[in-house]
Amino acid sequence: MPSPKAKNPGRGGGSPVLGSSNGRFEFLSLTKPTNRSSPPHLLQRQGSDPTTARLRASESPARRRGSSSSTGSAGGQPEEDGIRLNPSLLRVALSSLLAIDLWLSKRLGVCACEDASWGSARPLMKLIEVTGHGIPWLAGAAYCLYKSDSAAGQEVMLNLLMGLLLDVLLVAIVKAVVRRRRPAHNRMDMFATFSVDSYSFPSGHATRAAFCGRFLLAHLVLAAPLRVLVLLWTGVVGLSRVLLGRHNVTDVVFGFWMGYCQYNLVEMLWLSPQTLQGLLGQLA
Ligand SMILES: CC(C)=CCC/C(C)=C/COP(=O)(O)O
Repeated sequence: MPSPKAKNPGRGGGSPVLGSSNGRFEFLSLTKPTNRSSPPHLLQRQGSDPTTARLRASESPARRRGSSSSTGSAGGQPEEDGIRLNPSLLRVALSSLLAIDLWLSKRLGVCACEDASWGSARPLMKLIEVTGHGIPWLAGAAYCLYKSDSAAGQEVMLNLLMGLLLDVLLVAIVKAVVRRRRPAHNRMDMFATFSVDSYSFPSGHATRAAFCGRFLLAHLVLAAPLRVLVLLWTGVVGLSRVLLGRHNVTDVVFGFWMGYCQYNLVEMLWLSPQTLQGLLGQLA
C-alpha cells in the first residue's frame, strides 16, 4: 500500500495523485519536485519560501523533526537528533527515579542499625526477615512433601518446592546480571547468604513473599482471616527489607512483581503426578 508520508517529499503543497515509478504506484505532488534528480536549489526552496517557513515555525519541534525526516533532509541531522532525544529523555527519567528511590530508601531505613530512629524495632524486623528467608521455606516444603500421605498434598508440596528452587535460581541470575549494590546504610549481618546476595536488585525476600503468598492463597489457605494474614505477611516482609536498610524501594517493588510472575510460571510448568511418575521413571 502506498504511503503518502514516505513517498511524497513535499508537504502541504498541491494535490497528491497516484503515479507510477519503477512499476510501483506512489503519491506524486503536482506542484512540488518529486524525484531525486531534481536540482538541489529546488528542494532547498521548500524551506526558504516565507509561507512554508512561517508554517514550519508554528509547528511543534517534534512535528518539525518528523517532517524533516520524511522529506529526507540532506544531512540526516534531524533524524539523528530524534534518535538521540529519546534515549536521553529516558536516561533523565531513569536517573530521576533512581535519585528519588535512593532518597526515599535512605529516609525509610529507620531500623538500619540500633542507633537509628526506630532501632529498637530492628530485632522484630530481623525476625520477619527470617520468615521470608529461603532456608525455612525450602526445608518446610521438603518436610511437608515427605510427610504428606495424599497424592494431592504431595503434588502441591512438590510444586511449591520447585517454585522455591526456581525463585532462588532466578533471583541469583538477575542479581548477578544487574549487580546493584545494597544501600550504603545496610549492615550485612544476614544469615546464610550466597555470594550474589551482596547485591540488592531484586529483593529475594520480596520475590519469595510474593510467590509464596500467591501460592498459599491459591492452594493452601482458604479461611478468610488466614488469607488476610498471608497478605499482611507478604507486605510486611517487603516493607521490612527497606526499614532494615537491606534494600532500596525499587528492589522490593521489582521483587514483588518478579515473584508474582514466578507464580504464573509455576502454574504453567505445574508438575502433575503423571508428569512426576514419567520423570521418576526416566531417572530410574
Ligand atoms: C540460602 C538460600 C536458600 C537463600 C538465600 C536467601 C537470602 C539471604 C536472600 C537474600 O534476600 P534479599 O535479596 O531480600 O536480601
